[in-house]
Amino acid sequence: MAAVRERSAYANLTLPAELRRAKLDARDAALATELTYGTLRAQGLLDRIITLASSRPVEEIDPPVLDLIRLGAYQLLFTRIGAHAAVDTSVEAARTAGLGRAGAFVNAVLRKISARDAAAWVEALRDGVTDPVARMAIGTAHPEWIARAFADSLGAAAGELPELLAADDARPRVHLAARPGAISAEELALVTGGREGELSPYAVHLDSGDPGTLDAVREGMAAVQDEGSQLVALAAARAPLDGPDGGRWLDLAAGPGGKAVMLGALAEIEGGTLTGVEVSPHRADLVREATRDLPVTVHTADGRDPGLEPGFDRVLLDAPCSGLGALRRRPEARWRKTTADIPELVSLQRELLDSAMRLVRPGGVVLYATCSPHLSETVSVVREAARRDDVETLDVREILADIGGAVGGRPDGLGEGPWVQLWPHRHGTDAMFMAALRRTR
Ligand SMILES: C[S@@+](CC[C@H](N)C(=O)[O-])C[C@H]1O[C@@H](n2cnc3c(N)ncnc32)[C@H](O)[C@@H]1O
Repeated sequence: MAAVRERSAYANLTLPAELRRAKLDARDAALATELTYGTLRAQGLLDRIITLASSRPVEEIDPPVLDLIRLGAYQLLFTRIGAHAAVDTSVEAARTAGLGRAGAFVNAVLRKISARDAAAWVEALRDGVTDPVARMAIGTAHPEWIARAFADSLGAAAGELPELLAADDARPRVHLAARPGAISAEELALVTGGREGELSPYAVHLDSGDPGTLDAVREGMAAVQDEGSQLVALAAARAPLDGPDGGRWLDLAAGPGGKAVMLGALAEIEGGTLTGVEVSPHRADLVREATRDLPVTVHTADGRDPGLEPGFDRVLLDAPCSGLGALRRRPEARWRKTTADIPELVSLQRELLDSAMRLVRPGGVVLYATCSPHLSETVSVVREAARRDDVETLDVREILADIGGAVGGRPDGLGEGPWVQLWPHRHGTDAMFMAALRRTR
């Protein structure tokens, strides 16, 4: 938690190393994970409760002390850990962390918090709040602006907001992608003890376990990849072109390379090639490493002007975005983003999409995707591009129907088209958005 607070670390990347360093057994590691992720996810809600209970704004509490109070409050309100144990271990932790003088304060605040349960605190915070989305946001520990952005994107289905917010808090299953041409989903399910996914023909779901230890993953036959992301790569590879597919494919924002691996493997099967573009040198290296045995060339360049010869048959633009559609995988992310982040991302998305339209050949397809359902980043960006007179919009629902998952076939709940918004509560995927634009001349 200190690493997340002090150096904006990602909890899901930092915690596994900390757990190994602490040499915790499996049970304690599971508890430490639940406490860390749970506390980070609920942080905004916990802070409002701590403010009420301590009669001071959290900004005035020494940050390491605040970490301990948040952790204690999470245990009191959201776990079955006994109140005495939660309070006493928090006070003890203050002492061992050299914050002994804060022990009395930690003790007093936590005792006050323990006097009510989570539902009673939520009701106290909702006092005087009548707006239903604001009330839901408080109850599910989401920033209000994010709950509102979800409701806007759900549109007529905004009644599903409670399910969506709950799905955002549920621990996501691990999804694996079988590498096309290397192993089938059926074989991968067999060797990993997982289940085939229903939407992507390459997906396998695991209920638990560390995917990094699986032979198939270590040997590069499979990778960890959300099933929604697999569909994005597949839609880019399968969208109907006007004219033959010359096998010249482009991934214009490729780092760290998940979709480039899937696209590169499909290109290889079809005798084509993939060009990857990524602005961050480190992330470009990750793409090179992930695709090293595939017909993929990676350029470290700005996708807005990458200096490439136009004429690509297919361009995937998996645009840099707010990531609001993948909050369930990043416990701390919801409290880190603000509405102020959106406009800058939207301008970048527009410019990258312009560039993609310049680089694709007439008759070729640009697949625009985001791991965010925020309408400014999705429909607004795409509508503007679709207004050009050399662009026709394809129906992504048709493209996905043709892909057909191993088990299911056409996924349900894809909305009115022509674009598709996937949802964790409907599809079990991250909230990926996809639109397919074909250049006409
Ligand atoms: C959503 S991620 C792409 C994820 C990737 N497709 C995958 O499946 O692993 C967007 C990427 O775009 C990169 N990016 C941001 N601005 C860019 C730009 N101007 N040109 C090219 N890449 C950019 C980011 O560094 C980030 O790696």
